[in-house]
Amino acid sequence: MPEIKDGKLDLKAIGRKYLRQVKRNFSAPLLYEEIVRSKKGRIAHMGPVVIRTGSHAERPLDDQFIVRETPAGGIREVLWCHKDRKEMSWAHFESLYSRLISYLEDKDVYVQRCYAGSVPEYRMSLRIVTETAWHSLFVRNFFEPVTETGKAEADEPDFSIIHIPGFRATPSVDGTRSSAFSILNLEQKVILVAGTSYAGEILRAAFTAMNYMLPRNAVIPMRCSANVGSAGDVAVFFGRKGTGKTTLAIDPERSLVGDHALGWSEKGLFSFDRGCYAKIHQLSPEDSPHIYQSTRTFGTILENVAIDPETRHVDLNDGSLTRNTRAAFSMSCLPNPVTSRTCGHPRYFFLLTRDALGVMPALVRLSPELAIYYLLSGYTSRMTAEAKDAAETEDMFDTRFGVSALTLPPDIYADTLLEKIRKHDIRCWGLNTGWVGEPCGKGRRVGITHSRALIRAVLSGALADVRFETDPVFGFEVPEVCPGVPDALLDPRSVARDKGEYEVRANRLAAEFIREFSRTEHEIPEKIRSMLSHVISLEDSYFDPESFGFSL
Ligand SMILES: Nc1ncnc2c1ncn2[C@@H]1O[C@H](COP(=O)(O)OP(=O)(O)O)[C@@H](O)[C@H]1O
Ligand SMILES: C=C(OP(=O)(O)O)C(=O)O
Repeated sequence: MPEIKDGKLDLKAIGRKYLRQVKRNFSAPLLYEEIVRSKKGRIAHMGPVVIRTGSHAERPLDDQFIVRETPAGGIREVLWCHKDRKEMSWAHFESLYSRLISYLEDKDVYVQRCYAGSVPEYRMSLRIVTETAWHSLFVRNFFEPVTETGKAEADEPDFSIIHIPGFRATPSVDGTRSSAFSILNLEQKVILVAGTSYAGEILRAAFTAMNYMLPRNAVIPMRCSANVGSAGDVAVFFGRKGTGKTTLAIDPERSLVGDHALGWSEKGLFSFDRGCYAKIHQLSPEDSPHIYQSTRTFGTILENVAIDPETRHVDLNDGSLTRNTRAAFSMSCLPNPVTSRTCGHPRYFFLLTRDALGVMPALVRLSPELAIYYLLSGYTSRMTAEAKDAAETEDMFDTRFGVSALTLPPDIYADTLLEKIRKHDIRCWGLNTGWVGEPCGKGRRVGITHSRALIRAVLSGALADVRFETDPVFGFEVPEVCPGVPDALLDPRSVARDKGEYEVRANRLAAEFIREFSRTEHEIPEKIRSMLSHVISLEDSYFDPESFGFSL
């Protein structure tokens, strides 16, 4: 039976009774020593630490649970819950938790007391318990330590995250779908993550907790990155994993406000964390100089990167363990971050997608309504297997780019965001960082320099006098030219070698958008639904993608 005090799991009692040693608030050098001593990582040339995540090199998508009903009554509040998150019974939670405590018996754990949220008004105190030192370093890179004397020990945190990768669930007994899981127990303000070493799960847990704790209607949580130029112009980059949020927001000519998740209040934006989590497979020092520098910096964690056992040089081109190799570092590694991690209201929204079908132009202009439509659709392509060709990718849709499990329901989210876009006159753009014209495997991915040039053209006003053409199917407006970018990137039809085949691909994608929208439209308020339901227009006969008889 979990030990409970004042309605929360009594982690202090657990620490006293069962654990060997609790290593509290260790600094980066101390954690380095622990990582090396425990043989969980190697120090690489110039100071980063290289670690392995084992079988989970990215987030397990299907293993998110929420416990609503507890013996004390549970959380009755009506919450919108993302489709990926399933209910777990109290009985299953209790049994898993008890076994987790037994697993930890006589083991050391690391605890960081820290804050999520860069403004005192909205920040939340966290207790993050990890089994390994490198995850504790990860936490340190992402969250501000509680430094007020005595506070870390004295106060109960707002939320606890317990991350024990070595513990594994038994699906037939625990009601999970695999040995890995993340369970959110709202009443006890705790998230248990186990069975996976992928550190991104800690970020997701903290983001979920923030989404729940933030005052609804006062702050809108956004899964995005943001940067600001010298004139105070704020750009926000939304997108699913791997679409380029980090790469494009860490721009040598602009200052990063946040890489991962931000809140939008009446005063402007603030970042939830202070870290960056960049994908670094085949990273080039020319395209991403600051991220590259982080891979040669003390404190950075390099996940699943190849390292020479003798010279300790790393090879960023080696994707043999995973293509999702990552660098996790603190924003303070960058030469020009916004140290307060706050800024004013956004001026630009960029909705990123990595379209492997090659249908979307590299840049399109979106009306506020279209921006909401694309945000709610959350389209991107997922690379499966080695992704050497389009047959190894899949189209993905995820409401609000999978913002979080517990947040404003999509209808309120869409409504609030639309109101804010209009109020602050935000210019919205779609950016395809994937393939244009020819699909993945047949064409080349849009270069980072070209994506940057497109963003610069928007930010500098260079497109003000350019002619735009409205796409007949997708409704967005496409610039005819853009300085520093080949015209072909704006005109996929011109790139496609087989025009007829391109139209089939385009219609297939449009049909998928429509199908996805109709699947979730009951969640969208009538006024937005009627505005959006005809955004993408296809002949009725095109509606069923399978009827195209087209396979990649
Ligand atoms: N045109 C492009 N824009 C952005 N990233 C690109 C582009 N082409 C290739 N990439 C690569 O795609 C990956 C994007 O990863 P990242 O920026 O970490 O995405 P996110 O933050 O959205 O998860 C990086 O490995 C980057 O080098
Ligand atoms: C950390 C993640 O997201 P992103 O790549 O968008 O930062 C993730 O999805 O695991």
